[in-house]
This record gives sequence, C-alpha cells and structure tokens, in this order.
Amino acid sequence: MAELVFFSGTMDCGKSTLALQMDYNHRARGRGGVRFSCNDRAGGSRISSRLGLETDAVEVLDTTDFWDEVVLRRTRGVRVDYLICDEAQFYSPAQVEQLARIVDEIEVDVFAFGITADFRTRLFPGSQRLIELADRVQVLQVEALCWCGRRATHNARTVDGVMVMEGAQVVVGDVEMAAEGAPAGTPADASAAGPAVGYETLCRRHFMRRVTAHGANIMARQDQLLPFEVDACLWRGASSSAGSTAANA
Ligand SMILES: Nc1ncnc2c1ncn2[C@@H]1O[C@H](COP(=O)(O)OP(=O)(O)O)[C@@H](O)[C@H]1O
Ligand SMILES: Cc1cn([C@H]2C[C@H](O)[C@@H](COP(=O)(O)O)O2)c(=O)[nH]c1=O
Repeated sequence: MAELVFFSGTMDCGKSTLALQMDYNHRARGRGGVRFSCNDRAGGSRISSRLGLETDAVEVLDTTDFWDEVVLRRTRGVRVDYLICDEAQFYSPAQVEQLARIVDEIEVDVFAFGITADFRTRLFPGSQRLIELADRVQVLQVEALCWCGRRATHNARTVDGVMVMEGAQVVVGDVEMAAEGAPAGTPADASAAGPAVGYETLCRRHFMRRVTAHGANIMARQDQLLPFEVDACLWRGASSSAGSTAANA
C-alpha cells in the first residue's frame, strides 16, 4: 500500500540527507523514483545536504502539477514507484493534494521532507496541508540543538545578527555555524551589500525570549565585566560561570 509520509524537523536536522538516503535505498532495490525540490540553498533543480551530498532534482514551480509529472513519465514508459519531495514547505496546498491523489490512485509512494513552521512559528501552507493529509508525520531522529544544549524546536531568523519577527515568509538561507568560524549572529558575508539574513535553531524558551547564540555571547561577556564584588559574590555561589547567566536567560 503506497503512503504519503511527511518527514519533518527544524532546519539543519538532516532532512535532505535522509531524502538522498531514501532515494538511494529505493533505487538500489530496483524501484524507479523522481526527485523534486524547491528553492534549495544550492540553487535550482538540486537537493543538497550539509553533509556534502548533492544531486539533481526537478524544480517545483508554482505551475508544477505533480499528477501530470507522474502521468507523463509513465506514459513514456518511465518507471515511477516513488517521489522524493524536498523543501516541501514551499509547495502549495494544491500541490500537496496532488501528491495525496498520486498515492491513493496510482499507488506511488510519496516521501516529503520539510520544516513545519516559519521564523514566526506559523505553519507554512504546504506543511499544514501535509500534516492534514499525510499517512504519517515522522519527526527526524537527529535533533538540532539550541545554543543552550536543549533540543531545538524553532527556526529563528536573524538579519545582520539580530533576531527578527517581521518579514517575508520565504527567504532562502542557511543556519550560521556558531562552532566553526564566525561567531553566531555575524552576517555570513559582512562585506556583501544589503542585510545578511541567517537562521538559527532555538529551543522554545530561547525563541520566546529572543535569545540567540549571539545575544547569549554578549550576556556572557557582560558577566565577565561585572564589578569585582558582584563577580566574587557570584563566584562564591559556585554555580557561576561565564555562561551560566546566559544559559539562565
Ligand atoms: N561536517 C559534518 N559532520 C557531520 N555531520 C554533519 C556535518 N555537517 C552537517 N552534518 C549533519 O548534517 C545535518 C544537516 O543535514 P541536512 O540534510 O543539510 O539538514 P536539513 O535538510 O534538515 O536542513 C546536521 O544536523 C548534522 O547532523
Ligand atoms: C524558518 C524559515 C526558513 N526558510 C527557508 C530557509 C531555507 O532556505 C529553507 C529551509 O531549509 P533546510 O534545508 O530545512 O535548512 O527554508 C524560509 O524561507 N522562511 C522561514 O521562515
């Protein structure tokens, strides 16, 4: 029995990696599939994983009709047993309905991958329809982490390093690597003209309090600059470390 499965999680939790792995595994068993993506960071018509894997895909446009895509291939004698649908949050609700129809009427498995919510915690329309229609919604096992070490559940957007709550729902971008290179919150390319948009995965607590890694770093630095008496007092409290105030934020 064919299935519509929505694999979801925050940004940077391994969705595209899993999409490529599932495509590989099904293909290795002789099944025929079609890979789709939309607005991948690597550019059009690609599925790219931060682990370094990248492959070609059919770019989903506003005008794409998944039913036609499958029927056309089958009419030409191309085997289509499953679809890999990456960045599915960007698909329209109508396109998600086409995917459900493909599962039910022509027994093609559909494996969709995407984030559920945007930088304001609102569901993307495509993700909402997937949650409504999927046979299964599977949350990825690999957890992206907040800077505090908790499981990240939210995708924050930063503009020039500052977390924002206003702006267009769709802005293609990447998470910033706090541990590698520039401190989190530093624009990826500070010399580029225009504001630098980035993303950071946060736990709910720090999302609601708007504390990104960059903000936490500033608080930790301020801790280190406390007057001697206050600093000594905190130190005697044993729980004090440069990061503890930030972590309690
Ligand atoms: N250099 C690396 N070494 C090991 N794992 C990595 C490396 N870079 C990225 N990853 C893994 O890849 C995951 C991101 O995978 P990706 O498929 O690009 O995520 P998504 O599509 O969900 O945004 C990270 O959570 C991490 O587990
Ligand atoms: C939160 C949020 C994200 N996006 C964009 C940013 C990326 O291009 C993709 C997510 O890709 P990933 O493979 O899951 O990292 O979505 C956006 O346009 N709007 C948002 O609010």
